[in-house]
Amino acid sequence: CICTGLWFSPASIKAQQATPVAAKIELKHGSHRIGKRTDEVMQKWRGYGLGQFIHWGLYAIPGGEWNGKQYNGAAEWIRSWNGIPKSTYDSLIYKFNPVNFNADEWATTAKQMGAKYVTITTKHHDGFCLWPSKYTSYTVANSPWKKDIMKPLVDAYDKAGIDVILYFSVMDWNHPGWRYDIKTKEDSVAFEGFKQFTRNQLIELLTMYPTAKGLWFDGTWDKSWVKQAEFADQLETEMRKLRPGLIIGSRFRADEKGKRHFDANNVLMGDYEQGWERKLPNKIEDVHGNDWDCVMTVPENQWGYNKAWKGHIKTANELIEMTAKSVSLGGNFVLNFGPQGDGAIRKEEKQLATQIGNWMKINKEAIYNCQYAGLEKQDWGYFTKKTGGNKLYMVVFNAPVSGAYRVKLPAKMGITKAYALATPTQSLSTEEIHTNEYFIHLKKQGGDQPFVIVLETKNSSDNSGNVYDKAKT
Ligand SMILES: C[C@@H]1O/C(=N\OC(=O)Nc2ccccc2)[C@@H](O)[C@H](O)[C@@H]1O
Repeated sequence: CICTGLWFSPASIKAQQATPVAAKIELKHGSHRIGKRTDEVMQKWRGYGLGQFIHWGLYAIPGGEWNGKQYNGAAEWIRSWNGIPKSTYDSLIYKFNPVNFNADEWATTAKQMGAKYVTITTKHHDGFCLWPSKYTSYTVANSPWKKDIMKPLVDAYDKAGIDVILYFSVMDWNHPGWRYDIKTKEDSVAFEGFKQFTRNQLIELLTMYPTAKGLWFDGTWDKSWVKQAEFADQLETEMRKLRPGLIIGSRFRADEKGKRHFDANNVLMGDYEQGWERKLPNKIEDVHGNDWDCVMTVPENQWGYNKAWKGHIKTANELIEMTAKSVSLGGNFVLNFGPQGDGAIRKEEKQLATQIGNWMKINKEAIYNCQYAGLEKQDWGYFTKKTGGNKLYMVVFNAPVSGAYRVKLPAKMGITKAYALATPTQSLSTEEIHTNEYFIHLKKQGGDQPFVIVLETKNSSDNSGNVYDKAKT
């Protein structure tokens, strides 16, 4: 502190005080839990590693194009384009007849890829419902298809052992009561009706598809919904009571200060962070100790089917790296599929599912039920760690020309065995180059695929084996 004569200056008095922690703001509708959920349902979610997202609806019929003209935005947003009159788009319901739709084929594609969960659009922003909701006529029931789409999908994925999460867009361009903001008495009356409609549809979904493990909310960023902190909080409570264990992410509701994803005390809303949309965290600090998943498109930004399949299309290796990176930072990776208007999955997506699946068949041990290893990131790739076990996995994307893979372990942790996951009987030589720092030696592998090295570790109580004294700098 700065002393001026015998007296302390006010500045120095302030400087002496520890930096005050921001006083906790009293919130009625903020987060209701600090820290990760520890129940079984969430522990299973945490171990999924890889998931599938399905965006399917009326937007798949135009597929990003209208009257031969390309829409530049995301295909599932084509209704917002001036190139199509809204009423013309809305009448696509009379063209919804997906004769090649086969729920078992979709579930088989996901299974072959190695997905452990799937998030399926029940209703996107256009308001078209893939289930026969009794709260609106804008559903499959009033299309040429007539039948429920959600039931066969939920049953097929359940049968395949893939857990189902239901995507639901609060924003609903088809409902007369939807508002972007509430400015007038009329807005307020209309939106009250819309809120009840939304609550009714959500209770209906949870009742009709009771095996669904969670809800993936979207379309919740507009002021109209952000102002509904109390209603949304009560609705979340009602849904969790109806379906104990239900998983709801940070995108559903805002607190009474209008804060989304993290409340005014910077505490995560919901059960996991849902902000990683088409982007990945780079370091563990970015995820703030929370559960999270990353949802990713194959093209730059197309969730619904787009005929053009334009721009950079991610390769299987890129997507495998995003999966490994997600798991290495304690999250899951969810890859999007946009089935065609006729219900078939496009061949490019099927190819990717096969390529990723072939890699997962050999390397899934490094992805499923794994977590952040707590080790310093190395240039060759990503560490994952088996939850509740003593195995470390090195998922290699950049093999060093030296064939020497650097590994730094915490004190007292030793390596009892090292081997390439694909050839478990061939032990790799491990050289301790400094205290707790090793080279794992593996001569150059052929092929253009990422591969995994396994390190079996044990914690030694004594440190007697060290041959190096700490530098006395
Ligand atoms: C998964 C994607 O989710 C969306 N939007 O996600 C957002 O997070 N949108 C956003 C993000 C930041 C600010 C405002 C909106 C949708 O609009 C899109 O069609 C797709 O379903």
